[in-house]
Amino acid sequence: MLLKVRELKVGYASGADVLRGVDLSVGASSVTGLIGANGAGKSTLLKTICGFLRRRSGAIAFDAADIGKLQPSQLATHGIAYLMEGHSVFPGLTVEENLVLGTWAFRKERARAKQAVERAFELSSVLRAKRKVKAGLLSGGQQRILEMERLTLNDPRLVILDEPSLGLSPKLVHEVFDRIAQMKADGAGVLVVDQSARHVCAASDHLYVLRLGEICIEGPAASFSDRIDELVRNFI
Ligand SMILES: Nc1ncnc2c1ncn2[C@@H]1O[C@H](COP(=O)(O)OP(=O)(O)OP(=O)(O)O)[C@@H](O)[C@H]1O
Repeated sequence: MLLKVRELKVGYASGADVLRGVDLSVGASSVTGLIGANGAGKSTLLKTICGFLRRRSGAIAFDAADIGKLQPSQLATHGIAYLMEGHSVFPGLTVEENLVLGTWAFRKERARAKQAVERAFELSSVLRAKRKVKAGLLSGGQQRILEMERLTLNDPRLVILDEPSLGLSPKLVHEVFDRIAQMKADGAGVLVVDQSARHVCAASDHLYVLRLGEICIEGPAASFSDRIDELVRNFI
């Protein structure tokens, strides 16, 4: 397994755990979906894996090495990409310039950097059409696509996505999930949290449902596909 979370407990206020012993794994070349009601603790889990919050107890291993003390600034060197909730494009820079910034870690390998940016334009017709446009002028959904492309320019091994399709038009939602499928085809392990349980289930190999800080259901996503409405009704 690429990522293994075991018995993870995390909280904000003293004495109250938001995550109450979470177990979750993500394999390479696969998509793992995490769904749950508002406030279940999904973002808290992702922030803890990525070093923005510290665990109270439990283990987080990436490639069998403990990453419980990881700093967010070390994510890229570990090959972990994290798409947070909200927006992080540089609005005054063009789409192309935003992508070039995503190649910063390997900017001295000029051919590789150029190739990575061109591949992003090949993968996204939306970005291709807006190449010279300032990112701040893109729609919220287009900015999300730009963030996802920028995030994956240096071929991360683990991609962690928090609500990638939030507020997107149906066409862009499809583009986001197609891009997730491409990340898997490229060999990455993907952990995706999204409000759209149906899309997450369809895109995932394995599905987890988080409820009140605990995993209440998990299994192969295919085993949930014909009862996703029931799952949403009962647990989300
Ligand atoms: N910075 C914070 N300080 C205190 N409590 C917080 C903080 N961030 C989140 N919480 C609380 O932790 C719990 C889990 O929040 P979290 O954002 O992880 O849930 P979520 O499942 O991602 O929900 P949503 O789908 O609404 O984003 C909630 O009760 C929330 O109020």
